[in-house]
Amino acid sequence: MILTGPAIAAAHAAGEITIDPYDPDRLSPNAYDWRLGNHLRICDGDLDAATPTSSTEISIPRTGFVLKPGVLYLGVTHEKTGSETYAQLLNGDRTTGALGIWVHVSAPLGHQGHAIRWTLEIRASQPVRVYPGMTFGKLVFLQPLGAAASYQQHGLKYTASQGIETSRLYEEIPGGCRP
Ligand SMILES: O=c1ccn([C@H]2C[C@H](O)[C@@H](COP(=O)(O)OP(=O)(O)OP(=O)(O)O)O2)c(=O)[nH]1
Repeated sequence: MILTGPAIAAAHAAGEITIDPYDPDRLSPNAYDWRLGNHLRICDGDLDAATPTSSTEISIPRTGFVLKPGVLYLGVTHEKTGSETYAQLLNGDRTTGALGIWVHVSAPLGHQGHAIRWTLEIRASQPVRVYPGMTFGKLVFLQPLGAAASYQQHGLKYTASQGIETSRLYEEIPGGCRP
């Protein structure tokens, strides 16, 4: 089941949902409108799943930054979000979609027990200027079914994630590079 905007507000007030910073004006009937953070990591070389990704970090100027097609940008949400009670799905929205922006490549799920500023895997269909703090998509909260579970208890790859994180798949690939 998906939480309504009023249910997200009530769960936030009860401490069951973290959205930091929180602005009630960003609630919609079934979602919270999240924003793009201030930094991007530009990954413009070839990538190798068995090797840590090299990237260049930039601050997005107030005047904006033009995303280009064919480049992978790792971004970060302005908000730290999470919940021990609810799972999350982070996506773009109709408005960023109409600008030809993908806010992640194929990774919408936020596990219960994982309160973070999300890493975004951003792509652009054509050159498009983006701005720090702009509304970038919708975050929904889902009522899980089944026994209690938490990302923290499983010690998974991104447990200590504090912001933009490159892929850690190299840790799992035999013979892959380990830093
Ligand atoms: O685009 C995304 C998708 C997910 N996450 C966070 C939230 C989620 O709780 C965590 C793990 O996501 P997922 O399960 O998709 O990652 P994985 O690659 O399977 O790693 P793990 O084995 O640690 O689950 O990473 C992001 O920051 N950005």
